[in-house]
Amino acid sequence: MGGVRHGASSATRRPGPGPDDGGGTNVTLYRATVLDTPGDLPTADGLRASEDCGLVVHDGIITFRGDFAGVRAAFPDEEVVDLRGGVLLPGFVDTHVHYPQVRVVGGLGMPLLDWLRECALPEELSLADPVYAHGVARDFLSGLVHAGTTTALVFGSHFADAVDALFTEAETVGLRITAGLVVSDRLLAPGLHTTPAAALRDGEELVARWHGRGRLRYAVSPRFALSASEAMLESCAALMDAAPGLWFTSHLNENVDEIEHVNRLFPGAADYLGTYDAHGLVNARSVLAHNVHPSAAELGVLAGAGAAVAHCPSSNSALGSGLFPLRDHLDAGVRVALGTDVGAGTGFSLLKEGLQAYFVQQLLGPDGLTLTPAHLLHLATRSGALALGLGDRVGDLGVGREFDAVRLHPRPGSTLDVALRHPKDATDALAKIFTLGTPADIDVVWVAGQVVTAPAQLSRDGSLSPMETT
Ligand SMILES: O=c1[nH]c(=O)c2nc[nH]c2[nH]1
Ligand SMILES: [Zn+2]
Repeated sequence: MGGVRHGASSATRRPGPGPDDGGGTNVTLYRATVLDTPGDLPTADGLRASEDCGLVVHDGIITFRGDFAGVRAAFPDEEVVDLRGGVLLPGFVDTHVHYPQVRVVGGLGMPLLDWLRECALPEELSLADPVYAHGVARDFLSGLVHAGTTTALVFGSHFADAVDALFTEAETVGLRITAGLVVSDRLLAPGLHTTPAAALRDGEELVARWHGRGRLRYAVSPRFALSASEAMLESCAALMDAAPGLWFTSHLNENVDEIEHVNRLFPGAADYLGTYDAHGLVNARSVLAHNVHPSAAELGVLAGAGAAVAHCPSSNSALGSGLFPLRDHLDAGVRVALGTDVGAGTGFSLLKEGLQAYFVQQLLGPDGLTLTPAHLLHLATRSGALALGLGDRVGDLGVGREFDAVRLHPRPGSTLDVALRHPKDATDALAKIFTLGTPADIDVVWVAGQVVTAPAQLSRDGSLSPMETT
């Protein structure tokens, strides 16, 4: 990365522990090439690049950041973890991903409603078996960890025991997970339906068990207006009052047939967003997935409410849902972040989503917003952190943030390795990372300063597979 520009040139003392602190605390000095995008909005030139950066991490929090030589001089005795030879990025944030669909990635060739019927829903029924659900939860978390995703807003399962399985496994792995019971009372497979009363009761129990426990939070999650009656949406509104700080997530304006169907089912609603808004479900803790076909009025309501949209470009492309009008969202003041939407999406990589977001904007021609590498990194990290209300904790690698990070270290001789040895500058290096990077290039993932590892696989009966126990 010889061409990467330097960022801050000297260590700056900030509140918090200093170099002469006594024992009993955990201080590590990381030496790395660091790329991040600390601004509040995705912008063309928002990249902060520090080629030889020193980051002091004290009990999981970044307390100093600066040129390595300066930081080393201030911290002569701390252990140095030398990460040179790779690139350090903030941990990725996935704002829309379905846990029960990890095993059905790759169902190509169908539009949304066919894909749900043929691919997603049959598999989601299998999670009625808690043993099966634990296996799926481990596969799912493994997918996130391998892709470098440290924070995710997860669409859960229709079965409360399966949501318990997800939270239980997520707590063990240590990722930042917001998730909930998915509820529906019509038009899916009957085995996935519940009643508004049962949805409220099960939701309240899950909230009591998991919301605010460590890095876990609860999201009220009606699947989409198509499969939720007014009474079900009202029960979701009631559940929002079960505890402070609950999140809301659902789908919105993904597919033109779906939208027509929703309009017929809710003749009194102004539009698709109005089906949720009428129940008070659209606010600054709401994340709506897709919104490929919004009206100007809907964008205005989303912006006014401070709600965020999870843009899932691989899913939109795979299902042929349409080309996401990013410029319209940003011009209206709507917050946008990225989601992989596994399993309609094509995998867990936020690098791939960034590249696909770029492609989609290019395909929009004059209506598209040409995305720079800085845009892509922001959308994959800081935008997501802000959308999930975690912007004061994660999303960049500045002083005061928790050390959620990924190290990219491509295999020697791979095209990305070659590319990163010959970048023009940091922006060029980042472009190459989004163009060529895959989960195979991510070799270490940290959350709050701790290395996280993928869970071992479970066999069908819930025991650890022999390979993993040896
Ligand atoms: O992409 C999608 N995946 C889903 O599972 C889903 N459910 C409702 N709407 C959906 N869209
Ligand atoms: Zn989805």
